[in-house]
Amino acid sequence: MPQKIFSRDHWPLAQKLADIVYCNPFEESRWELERECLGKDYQERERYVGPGEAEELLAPNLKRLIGLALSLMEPARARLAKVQEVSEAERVAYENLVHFVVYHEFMEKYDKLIEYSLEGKPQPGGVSFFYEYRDRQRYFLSVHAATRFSPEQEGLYFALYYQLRRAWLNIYRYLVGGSEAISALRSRIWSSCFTHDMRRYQRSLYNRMSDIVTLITGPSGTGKELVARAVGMSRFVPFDVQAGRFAVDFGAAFYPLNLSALSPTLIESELFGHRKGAFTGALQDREGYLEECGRFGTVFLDEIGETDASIQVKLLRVLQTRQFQRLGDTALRPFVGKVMAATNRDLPDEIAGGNFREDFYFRLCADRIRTPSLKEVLAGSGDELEVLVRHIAFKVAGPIDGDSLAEESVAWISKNLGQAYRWPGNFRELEQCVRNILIHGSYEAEDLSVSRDDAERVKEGADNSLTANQLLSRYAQEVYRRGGSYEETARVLQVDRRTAKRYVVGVD
Ligand SMILES: Nc1ncnc2c1ncn2[C@@H]1O[C@H](COP(=O)(O)OP(=O)(O)OP(=O)(O)O)[C@@H](O)[C@H]1O
Repeated sequence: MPQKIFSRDHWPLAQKLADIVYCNPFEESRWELERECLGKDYQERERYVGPGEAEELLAPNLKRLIGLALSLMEPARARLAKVQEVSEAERVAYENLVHFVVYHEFMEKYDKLIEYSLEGKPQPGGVSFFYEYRDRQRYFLSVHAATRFSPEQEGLYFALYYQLRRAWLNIYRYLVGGSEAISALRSRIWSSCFTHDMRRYQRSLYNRMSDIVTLITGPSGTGKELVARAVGMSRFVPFDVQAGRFAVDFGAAFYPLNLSALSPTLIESELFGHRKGAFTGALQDREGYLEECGRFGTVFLDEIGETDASIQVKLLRVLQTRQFQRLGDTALRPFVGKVMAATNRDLPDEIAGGNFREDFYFRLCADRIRTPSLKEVLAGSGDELEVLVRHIAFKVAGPIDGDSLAEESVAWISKNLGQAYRWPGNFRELEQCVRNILIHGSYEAEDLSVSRDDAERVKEGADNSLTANQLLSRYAQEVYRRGGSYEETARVLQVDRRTAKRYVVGVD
């Protein structure tokens, strides 16, 4: 018969605190739980926007939560040492409190390790704080056979904590903004790393995520590559307890390839590798990304919508069979890593137009992330423009003049572009806008004049007999007349070149 280790007073709080471990930290439910645990001691936090600020804003509540957890754990530990049998519910809650506390106690050490990796330095002398971590965890867990971890479990949780910390930092490091749209994007990235069910993830899924392809879609300049990096660099990497180090350096396990910039042969050579003499210039055998990336690496296929049919077929085969051949070689080699892909094209549209294989598309889209346009990001939040401009201004002008450039830029944008501006180039355009303001004191937003004039022109010619497609076509023709090319039209309309041409030439 199990005996209680938490007192009746402590038990409800212990359960709530333990549940925090499984929350997506970018979801409101996490803050609700914190609020419930801390009651009147909860400090309402500001919306946070970037890595440094996030830590500062979270610290006061986090400190209190850790204190609270420890105040429940110590008496529970003392009881645990005395009881014969403990209930499963209490065992799990106790174990989760241990995770919560130990993870946060070692956070700074993980941060150092992450910093090293991002700077391309090796893990300093192996990862020596593993032993400190293990002793601390054993202090809580080894008092009873039911809670004691095996050496494998000790290594596993050490690696899971590391992954959690990387994911948290990577998501903040790369994505700036406090709007709902950006918060939702962060939450979605977190799910891509851990799924929506952390319990399942830590039980078994951490080892099975390679097979899931992540497809990132969204307009140009909205941070698709940033998202890919955040997911790719936050993958589970096991810790080798014997060797005292992680299996790979996460910072070196991300392999980006822009498919629109390379010829099909080069793409194949980069991805699949080649044998000496496979083509002119193949002077020796070479491993491709699919081989090099290994089990914990990620190959990122940017601009997947631009790939020609032959590459689509080959990639489909790799995803289906998890095997590939080097160029000029017949030996089949296994692919064991993860694939991510991104495009600003509307792939269902491309499929309808015969430019993209449907079977390939369905192999790509098990996990989809859509990056919001800048217009969407700004629409939901009053001060988001300032937040983003400040980030850019500090990057461009540095700490001494960041503030003044941010102020000047926000004032100029508000006065000259206003809220109606579409920002067709999205975040990338905003970056250029701030740079222009730094250099010239102004920014020429070509899109604005084009769209106003064109809208007038389209209206003039339109009568009630036009279909929506004909109206769209007229608009596209006006944009084409001004821009002078299908590329420019495609940019302004935010569609791909082929679609732009279809509208200009006339649909239906
Ligand atoms: N939320 C964001 N926070 C910080 N920087 C951002 C954000 N979104 C975009 N950026 C910046 O905008 C620029 C473009 O981002 P990125 O190259 O990732 O866009 P993309 O969607 O991949 O574009 P494309 O489709 O043209 O390849 C980069 O300088 C990136 O740092």
